[in-house]
Amino acid sequence: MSIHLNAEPGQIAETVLLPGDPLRARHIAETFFENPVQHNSVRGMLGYTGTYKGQRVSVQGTGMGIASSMIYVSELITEYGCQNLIRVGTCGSYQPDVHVRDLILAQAACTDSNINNIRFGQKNFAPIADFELLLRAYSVAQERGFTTHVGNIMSSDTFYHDDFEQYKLWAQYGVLAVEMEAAGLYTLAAKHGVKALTVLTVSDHLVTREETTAEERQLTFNGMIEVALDAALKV
Ligand SMILES: O=P(O)(O)O[C@H]1O[C@H](CO)[C@@H](O)[C@H]1O
Ligand SMILES: O=c1cc[nH]c(=O)[nH]1
Repeated sequence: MSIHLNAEPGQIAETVLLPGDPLRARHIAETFFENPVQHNSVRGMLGYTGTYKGQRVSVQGTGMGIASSMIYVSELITEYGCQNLIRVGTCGSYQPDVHVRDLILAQAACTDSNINNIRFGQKNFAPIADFELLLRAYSVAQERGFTTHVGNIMSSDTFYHDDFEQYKLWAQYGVLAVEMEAAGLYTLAAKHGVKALTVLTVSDHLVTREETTAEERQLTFNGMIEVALDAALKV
């Protein structure tokens, strides 16, 4: 048991999928895992462990934002020995040619969060994905024919910005989309020497203002789950 997870020691697998939404965690376990067992109930942040194609795997909701997700990621690594952490989340596209329902593999994550200023002072740390996981995920996505973009994303502390147009600066520098957790995940993975990747589905579009429903975000973005699980199978 850790402060925010009531799983027993050894109950969580080395490979963990990390959706922000705990109900997406339940959906993943019920849809993709063989014999899923719920390992966490603390704060309703659902987590499950089962097998996928015979290999032990877990899924753990993290909540929204770097602050919440880093609590779960820290405890998964330091208290449960997790080694492969794959975020499966939604994002808002910054680019006209990155469409709603496309997949993004986050090679790196910019952030407007202060987390790394606290760690590194005025020097900038570049949070990046594990190359092997990234390569495997890309190859699975290509095999399945998913429209997939690989590149830089923004992990923002803010969902509702006062200045909606602020995204355009990042878009100009090639940043593909915005979400709220990857930079924290990649930083902690680097600190602890474990593997991390973020696989995203575009749920809405800042340029076209197209959106998907909450139900679709919770239940139907299965392509990214397949990519994450099959990429992890091979590590
Ligand atoms: O769909 P999830 O994984 O929650 O990810 C995205 O959705 C939430 C905002 O609606 C943030 O957590 C953001 O990162
Ligand atoms: O953080 C997020 C997630 C989805 N869409 C957004 O615009 N931002």
